[in-house]
Amino acid sequence: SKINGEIKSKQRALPSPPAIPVLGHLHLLGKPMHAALARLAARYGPAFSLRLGSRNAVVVSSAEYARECFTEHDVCFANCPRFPSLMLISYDGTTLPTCSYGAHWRNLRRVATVQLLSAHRVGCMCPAICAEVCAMARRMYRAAAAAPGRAARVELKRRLFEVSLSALMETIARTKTSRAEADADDTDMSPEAQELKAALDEFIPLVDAGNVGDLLPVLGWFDVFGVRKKILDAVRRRDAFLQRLIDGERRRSLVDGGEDDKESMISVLLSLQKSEPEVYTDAVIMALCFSYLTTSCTMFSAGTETTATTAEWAMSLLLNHPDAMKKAQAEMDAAVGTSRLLGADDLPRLGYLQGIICETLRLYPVVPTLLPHESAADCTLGGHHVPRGTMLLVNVYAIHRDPVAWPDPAAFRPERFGEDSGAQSRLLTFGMGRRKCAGETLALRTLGLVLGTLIQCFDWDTVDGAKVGMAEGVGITLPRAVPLEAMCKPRQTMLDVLGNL
Ligand code: HEM
Repeated sequence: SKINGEIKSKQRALPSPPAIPVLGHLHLLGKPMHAALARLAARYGPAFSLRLGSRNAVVVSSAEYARECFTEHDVCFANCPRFPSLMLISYDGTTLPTCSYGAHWRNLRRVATVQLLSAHRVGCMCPAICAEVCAMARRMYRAAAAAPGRAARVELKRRLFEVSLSALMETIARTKTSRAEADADDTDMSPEAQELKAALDEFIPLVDAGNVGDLLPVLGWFDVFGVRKKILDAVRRRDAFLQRLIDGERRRSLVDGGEDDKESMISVLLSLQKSEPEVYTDAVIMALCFSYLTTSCTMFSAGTETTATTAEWAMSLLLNHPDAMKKAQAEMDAAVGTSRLLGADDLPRLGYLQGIICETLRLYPVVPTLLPHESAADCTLGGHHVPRGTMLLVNVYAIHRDPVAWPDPAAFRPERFGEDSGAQSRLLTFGMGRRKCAGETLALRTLGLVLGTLIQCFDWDTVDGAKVGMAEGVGITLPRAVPLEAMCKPRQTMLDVLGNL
């Protein structure tokens, strides 16, 4: 019966391309990976298997299979592969996005969803986010006022990255008070955000180099590139930085006692530490903070922040669709008016803006194949056998461009997400199931405030009057090939508000 069982499992194995020795199918993974996987799916179907060096993987490219993975088999696929290089930077795989499914993950996830990123907490963070966005608008207005023709050439990519990073930094630790009063016009980053960026930037090339060793462990034995030592050095610097933030918040809470609504993530965790010191050690606090910083700033390899990259794609789409921009401005004028800046409370009334954000998340899901999951036990997928320890890659990019589910899939149509369309629930940009993104509410709120403010306050044009190129670059977080630059001119109707910022 054992032989019968083996024959049965072989018969029902998923389709797979021909493999070569040692590399398996690694040589088929061209860049960008989602495009290479989509080409393979066209040939081998919506669920096929690969051998990536020493690991088995299954690649899912249809909404039906994705749903099966994250509903029926959600527990089975709730693990993450323990890549050696990732273990070095993620406190041995104990951060929220990298830890194995189990009691530790459940505890971190509960703290994250209940204490740190709940709708109430995100509401409390809004004033800090708004302050950063407002400062960005003020700087752009000043730059335009000083420019010939009253229109400034803006490096949108850098600005969006800096404002998202500074906003995130404010939500993790209140660094605002340490900012110089007269902040410079040429950067949107606080000194702490700059320090953080420098620490995070160090990881990107290192982890990229580590990836090769992860899939081909034979390289790891020799550590040919000396990557391990470099990663450990960068880890030490990062931890010293996070420890300084924690100590700063600890001192601050002793002085002002901490007002609930203004608490940063670190101070929330410090008050939990008071009641349960053995659970909420400084190490756990660091791991939680680093979870947010890495998941939202550097998705393992590409150096761009998820929220900022989404905003950059959204602005690129709007520059190429001036009618959509006009419609969004008209909605803004009707719902918010021209005597004040947009606030978080206005967002629910801005349906078209939400449509623009959703359509951007559909066309450019910045984590195009989600984070890799791993099966904890044997299971089946569409009746096919999937062995324990198989890595799962879900090609969200391909699923979002399936012409059956999304007619004319390459077209930018925010109207798809009209009220009662239910289309938003079909998006997989943030994943699905128990390991879905924990920061979705915060990300959507930040995107709404950043994009909404850019739309409300400025008229936008491309630099040379030509259309914006939409080519994708290489990297796990779906960057643009060419960083976005644009011309911004304060809207006539908003001059009073902007002048008083
Ligand atoms: C547009 C912005 C963002 C996108 C598209 C995004 C997307 C994702 C995706 C695809 C995953 C993995 C889901 C899976 O593999 O099943 C993830 C995980 C995660 N994200 Fe986000 N994310 C964004 C912003 C954020 C922000 C701002 C935060 C927090 C401040 C955050 C915190 C997390 C955490 C903690 C996890 C791990 C959850 C777990 O493993 O239990 N994300 N995100």
